Amino acid sequence: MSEIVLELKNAAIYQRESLILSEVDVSIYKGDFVYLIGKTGTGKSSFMKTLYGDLPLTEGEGTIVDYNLRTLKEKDIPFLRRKLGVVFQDFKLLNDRNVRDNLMFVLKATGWKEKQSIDKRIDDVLDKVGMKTKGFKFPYQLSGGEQQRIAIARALLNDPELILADEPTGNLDPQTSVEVMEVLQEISKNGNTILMATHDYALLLKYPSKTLKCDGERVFEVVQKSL
Ligand SMILES: Nc1ncnc2c1ncn2[C@@H]1O[C@H](COP(=O)(O)OP(=O)(O)OP(=O)(O)O)[C@@H](O)[C@H]1O
Repeated sequence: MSEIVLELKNAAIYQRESLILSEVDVSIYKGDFVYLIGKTGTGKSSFMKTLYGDLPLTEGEGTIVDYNLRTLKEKDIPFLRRKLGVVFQDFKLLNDRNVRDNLMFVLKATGWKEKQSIDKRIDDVLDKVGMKTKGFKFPYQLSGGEQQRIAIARALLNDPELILADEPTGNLDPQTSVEVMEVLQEISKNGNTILMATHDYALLLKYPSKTLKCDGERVFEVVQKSL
């Protein structure tokens, strides 16, 4: 049996006192590529935020990469996030520094010290996303798709046990979305575990995989034909 990286049992997801999702039972195993779909406002982002510690889990059980979400303390969150790679719709790159410095900033903040290992790690992740020659560029000199590749490279820096991608193609045109998706597929083939929230049904059809749907305050697995 494959190793479990995320497990929620009878969990409820809240935004302050508003119940967003209840009776959530989800298991994700090492190497899985899982979609999280659902109409706007059904709770995909709230679900993701609970997983990376931005919203507290106050009901039910939840473990993610060996952290218990019910007992997660403020001081644990940076350590949890080191084991996760989080990718957002709006990239969240630092505009005042080039690509390499964006990546170096994260490595230094997570304890990397030796220049040679830092340079090698940056080369490796840029290579994985097909951006090896763009390290000197500033984020605003890159297209949306290129910025998202850099954001994916940044998520890979600390070899995460799980990548959480919240609408990673939400700001991209269809062709660029496919290109970014190819990068995620490649990373998945190399053994990374990915949970991706999206409402881009064209991508689901092109790259079918296990799919969870948020609807009517519940999360359930759906098969492709009933999407
Ligand atoms: N900070 C907040 N405070 C209170 N309620 C919120 C907050 N953020 C979102 N909500 C509510 O939680 C519900 C779920 O929102 P959420 O952003 O998780 O949905 P979503 O499925 O990710 O939507 P989208 O596809 O538009 O991003 C919505 O009803 C929203 O109004």
